[in-house]
Order: sequence, then C-alpha cells, then structure tokens
Amino acid sequence: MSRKNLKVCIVGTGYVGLTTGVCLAGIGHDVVCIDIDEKKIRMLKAGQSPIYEPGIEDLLKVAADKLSFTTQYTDCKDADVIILAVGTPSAKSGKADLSYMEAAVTEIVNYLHGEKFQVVVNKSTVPVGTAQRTEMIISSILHKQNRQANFAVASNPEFLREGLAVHDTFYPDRIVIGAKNTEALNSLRNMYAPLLEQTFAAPKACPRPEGFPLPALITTDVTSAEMIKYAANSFLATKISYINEISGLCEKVGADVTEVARGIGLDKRIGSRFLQAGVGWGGSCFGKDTAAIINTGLEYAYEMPIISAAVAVNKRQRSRMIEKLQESLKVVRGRTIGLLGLSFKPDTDDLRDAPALDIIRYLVEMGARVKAFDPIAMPNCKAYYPELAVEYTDDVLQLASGCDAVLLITEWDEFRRLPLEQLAERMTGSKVFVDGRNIVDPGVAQEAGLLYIGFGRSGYESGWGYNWRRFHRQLTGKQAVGE
Ligand SMILES: NC(=O)c1ccc[n+]([C@@H]2O[C@H](COP(=O)([O-])OP(=O)(O)OC[C@H]3O[C@@H](n4cnc5c(N)ncnc54)[C@H](O)[C@@H]3O)[C@@H](O)[C@H]2O)c1
Ligand SMILES: O=c1ccn([C@@H]2O[C@H](COP(=O)(O)OP(=O)(O)O[C@H]3O[C@H](CO)[C@@H](O)[C@H](O)[C@H]3O)[C@@H](O)[C@H]2O)c(=O)[nH]1
Repeated sequence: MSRKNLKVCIVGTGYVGLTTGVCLAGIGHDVVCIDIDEKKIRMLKAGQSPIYEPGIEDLLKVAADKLSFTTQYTDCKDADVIILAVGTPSAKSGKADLSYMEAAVTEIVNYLHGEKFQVVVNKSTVPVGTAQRTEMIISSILHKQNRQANFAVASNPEFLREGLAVHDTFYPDRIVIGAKNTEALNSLRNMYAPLLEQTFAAPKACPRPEGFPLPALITTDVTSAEMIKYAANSFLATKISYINEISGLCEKVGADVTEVARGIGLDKRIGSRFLQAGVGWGGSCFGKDTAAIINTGLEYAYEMPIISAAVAVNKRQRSRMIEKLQESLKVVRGRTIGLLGLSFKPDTDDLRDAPALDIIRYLVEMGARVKAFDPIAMPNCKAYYPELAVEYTDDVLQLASGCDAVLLITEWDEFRRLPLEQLAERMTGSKVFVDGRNIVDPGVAQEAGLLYIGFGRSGYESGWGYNWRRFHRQLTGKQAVGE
C-alpha cells in the first residue's frame, strides 16, 4: 500500500492530544491541534509545553513546520483524520462523563463533508458503545442540517504512560484499531505506518531503544477495542493492588515483599513489572477507569468483585501510610511531617488523584504541620490545590528541617540518592522515615540515624532490629549477632 502524509486534526491538546500531535507531526503528517483552553494554545504557539513531559518541547521545535495550534474548529476542515482526545473524567456515580466528547463531536460535524472520506477517531478512553453513539450524534446532526458526509468512526485507544508519553507513542507495545469500515482501517494503518516499519527512527529527540521490538497492530471491532483499554488499565491496577495486599501479609509474617515480588516476577507468566508495593496507584486513569468499568458492569447487572477489591485495597494503602506514622510517632497532632514527592508518579507534574493529596488532607485534619518538596509538581499543586495547608520547600534538606517524620510518596529518581545522614541531622524526635515506594535501602537509612519504615518490609517495620544493631556497635565496637 502506498503511503501518504495525512492531514490530522486533534481535538483536545492535553497529555494524550499533545503527545499524539507532536509525534504524528514528527513522522511527517500535517497536524492541527485544537483546544478550548486559550492559555494552553498561547503557550504552544510560543513553543512552550503546558505540561511537563520529557521530549515534548524538543519535538515542538523539530516538527514545528508540520504543527499548528488553534482554538478554532474551522481548522478541522479537510482533515483526513480527526482524533478526539478530550478528557473523560469520572462523574459522581463513577460513570465516564462524556460531555466533553459530545461537545467536541457537535463541533467537528460542521467540518465533515462528502468531498473526501474522513475518519473520526475516539482516542479518549470511552465506555463501550461510544463509537456507535458518536456515529449516531454525527448522523443526526447531518440529517437536521440536510447534509451528507463521507465518514466513519473508529476506536483507537491510547496506552501511553505519563512521563514516558513520547517514548510510548513512538514505540508502543501495540496499536489497537477498532473499525467496521475497511477504508477507516486503511486510513489509520496509513497514519501509523512509519511506526510499524523495521527501519523506523523517530526524530532525534527520541531514538529507538536498542533491540526494542516493533509494535503489534491489532485490528478488531469497535466494542472490543473499547473494552481492551478498560481491561488493560483494570488489570494493571489490580496487579499493583495484589502485591500491596501481599505486602500487608508480609508485614504480619515477617517476610520482605521486595523479595517476594522478585521471586514471583521471574515467572514469565507473572512478569516483574507493576509489582512495586507501596502507597498505591494514583493518576488520572486507573481510578477513573476502574470506576467506569465497574459502572459498565452495573449497567448490565454484572458485578466485578476483583476490580472492586483492587480499588478498596488501593484506598487502604493511603490509610496505611497514616497508620504507620501513628504506630511510630504515637501522637501525630502537633508534629511536623515532610512529604517527599507530590505528583502521582515520577517525571510528571500531574497531580490528579495523587496519593500525596489524600495524605496531606489526612495529616492536616489530624493537626499536623505539613511541609512538601517535589522537583516538578509544586507549581501545579499551588495552582490547582490552593486550599491545601502545605509549606513548600526548596530542596530535600529544607524539607527535612524540623520534621518529626518524612514520608516518601513519589519514586522520583533523585529520591533514590537522598543525603540520608544530612536529612537525619536536620530532623527532630525519633526521625521517622516512611518509604512509601520501598526505594531506599533500609539498612543505609538506619545507619544514617533514621527510623526506617517501608511497606511490606517487616524486618524494618519497627526499626528496632536495625537500631539495636547500630547501638550495639556504637557501645561495644563489635558487630551484633545477625549483622
Ligand atoms: N493522561 C494519560 O496518561 C492518558 C493515557 C491514555 C488515555 N488517556 C485518556 O485520554 C483522554 C484525555 O486525557 P488527557 O490526560 O490527555 O486529558 P487532559 O485533561 O490533559 O486534556 C484534555 C484536553 O481537552 C481539552 N478540551 C476539553 N473539551 C474540549 C473541546 N470541546 N474541544 C477542544 N478541546 C477540549 C481540555 O481543555 C484539555 O486541554 C482521557 O479519556 C484519558 O482517559 C489518558
Ligand atoms: O508497580 C507499580 C507500578 C505503578 N505504581 C503506581 O501506579 C500509578 C500509575 O502508574 P503508570 O501506569 O506508570 O502511570 P499512568 O501514566 O497513569 O499510566 C497508566 O494509565 C494510562 C492512562 O490510561 C495508560 O495509558 C497506561 O498504559 C497506564 O500504565 C502511579 O501512581 C505509580 O506510582 C505502583 O504503585 N506500583
């Protein structure tokens, strides 16, 4: 099949829309990104990314002549492919709120016409039936306007991870296209064709990692494509909750969950990824997508106990953080607690459903003074959660100063190399260090003078074992039994 560059219009220029836009422009398509947020579009026109995502600003430069940004839908005119990438947040019921999708669809209809074939693509995460409903909305508007258009609706769910969005877009494990119309399928196959070629080399900003396999192309019906997205996210969220449930039992029986995860993860049927126990998952997707799939089940009177349990376990992990603090400090009221990390995961400034937000709220309610440091997410936290009573600090040492306890919430790479002794020197009282991501070596932390508490690392739960050995050495100059 001969390949041609397409005119692609992306509606919604957030994490998914912007990444998709810069990457498609990076492989030669002419891309127009639309958003109703004027500030976002102003920044993008000036070459600045409104989100922190490695590689995006480089691509904005590299692909500048293939990219444009606008608040005007008129630029959808003549697009071969219109990609919908607006938000689909949770409504109160847990159902996906499709109002942004439907608002966008009613706008794009005006730019569908009969002169050439156009594909409308649902890239947002949407419940089963949404492609069909999109088609129905478009057809009924066209009918009212007494017009016809040559179009089809396809589902093309997105699997990128924040912080790795550019990498995941250029080198996905799979591309899923759900369409009942062959022309739509061919158009999208054409759009992604460069990514499927052995010789594909992304723009300089994001070279192919050594030995990285080509993506699988999965073409299927629209309903299965819609289900694939929810099934994938629910599975990943469940896998994390599973290891977190195991980690609680590890604490009881005296096992170390990091050893258990290593031991089970080497079984290829299980796999080692997504077995990091700790304070649990957050982010804009897992919470909303597990809620939405449970809700879809309810529409069919079909309970989903496994996914519901994964949600409950995840909620419990956030409370476990507070329980660990209470067990060690006894009284939390009137104490100073420092949070290392605010974003829901490293390499992003995204705070949506971040565990840190709940933990801050609990602590403030309990009467603690809360300090925080995050390498990237502090401006967003100040802007979007002005009501949070948090003292922001400039670095990890300023954070530790005067703290009774420090809680590591986000696994930022720089937190793997913390100056633990200097932290301990600046802290006060029993110098509790709760490692919500199990990334700090417990022995090294204890050596530095901290009372280390991990998740599922029972040997270090109370800290007494390690402190006792340290004191024994200081007193006797000899190693203690078991060292
Ligand atoms: N963030 C992720 O990692 C990720 C990954 C895979 C899939 N998804 C899914 O992709 C979708 C988008 O997620 P996101 O994180 O990019 O959201 P986002 O909030 O970052 O971006 C959505 C954008 O859509 C814009 N918008 C809203 N209504 C609009 C309209 N009528 N016309 C034009 N623009 C409009 C908003 O202003 C916003 O900039 C969601 O369904 C999400 O579940 C997200
Ligand atoms: O072993 C692990 C792995 C992750 N997490 C946490 O899980 C959350 C989600 O992490 P991740 O999946 O890396 O981030 P997202 O960017 O939210 O990506 C998920 O959600 C996206 C939106 O749907 C999908 O596209 C991605 O495939 C899916 O991984 C974060 O809070 C992580 O800290 C753990 O607690 N333990």
